[in-house]
Amino acid sequence: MKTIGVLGGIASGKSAATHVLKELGAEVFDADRAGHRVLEDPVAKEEIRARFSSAVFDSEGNVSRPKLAAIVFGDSAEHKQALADLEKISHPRIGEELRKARNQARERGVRAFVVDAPVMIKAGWIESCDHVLFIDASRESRLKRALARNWTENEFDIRESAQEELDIKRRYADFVIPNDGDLSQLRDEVAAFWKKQIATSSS
Ligand SMILES: CC(C)(COP(=O)(O)OP(=O)(O)OC[C@H]1O[C@@H](n2cnc3c(N)ncnc32)[C@H](O)[C@@H]1O)[C@@H](O)C(=O)NCCC(=O)NCCS
Ligand SMILES: Nc1ncnc2c1ncn2[C@@H]1O[C@H](COP(=O)(O)OP(=O)(O)OP(=O)(O)O)[C@@H](O)[C@H]1O
Repeated sequence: MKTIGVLGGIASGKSAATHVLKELGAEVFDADRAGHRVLEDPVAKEEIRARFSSAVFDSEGNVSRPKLAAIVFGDSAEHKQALADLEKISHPRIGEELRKARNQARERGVRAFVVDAPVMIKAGWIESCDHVLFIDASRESRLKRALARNWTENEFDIRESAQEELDIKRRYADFVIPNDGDLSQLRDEVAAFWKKQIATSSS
């Protein structure tokens, strides 16, 4: 089984490329979703309350993702420290889920396992990838797609600055998948990668 990491800037088309890999037969681990599940774990919730206070909880006792996002995403030293502290709570748990999902996929004879995790470099999960795809879209295309998802330009810039520089992500990649065209072009690019590296691989 090959493990494939998918990297790229905000709204570059990582999820869209991952969707194509899934159609081709890959199993996908969505780290954002795993991160959301962590926020429902009772022990993690208590650690979050101890660090961030009850102010990041809603009236039903659930972690409010928008409230937490406002505290951890930003340029100031306080924001950066808050994000690092949240990651100390979340990343080991997400990493554990990732390992379990990958082992189960291997046991089931899955051909390719995709790690969809924008933060996989700083979390260290990239080390387990056999291939890393970089989804390459211009800032203009990415901002347009983010605005269409009702983000503001400011939100886009703040989230982007919380991640590794695009050049760093690109350096980890062994395949660059252009995505300034339409979705059918993206599908062709991903299918070409699959044909070359996955479909013919014996392991
Ligand atoms: C701060 C939280 C509550 C905000 O939740 P929200 O629903 O608004 O955003 P969501 O989780 O869907 O993330 C959206 C995007 O934000 C970016 N992002 C999320 N976490 C991080 C992070 N730790 N570092 C940099 N960017 C991040 C990613 O591009 C991600 O795709 C949530 O992102 C979180 O708990 N993050 C910490 C855990 C984590 O690192 N998750 C990402 C795993 S890849
Ligand atoms: N080539 C394309 N043509 C048109 N729309 C696209 C294309 N690629 C992606 N999109 C759209 O742009 C939006 C962002 O794409 P996607 O969610 O795949 O990006 P992402 O990199 O996973 O985003 P994030 O960084 O927020 O996780 C989605 O609505 C998606 O359908």
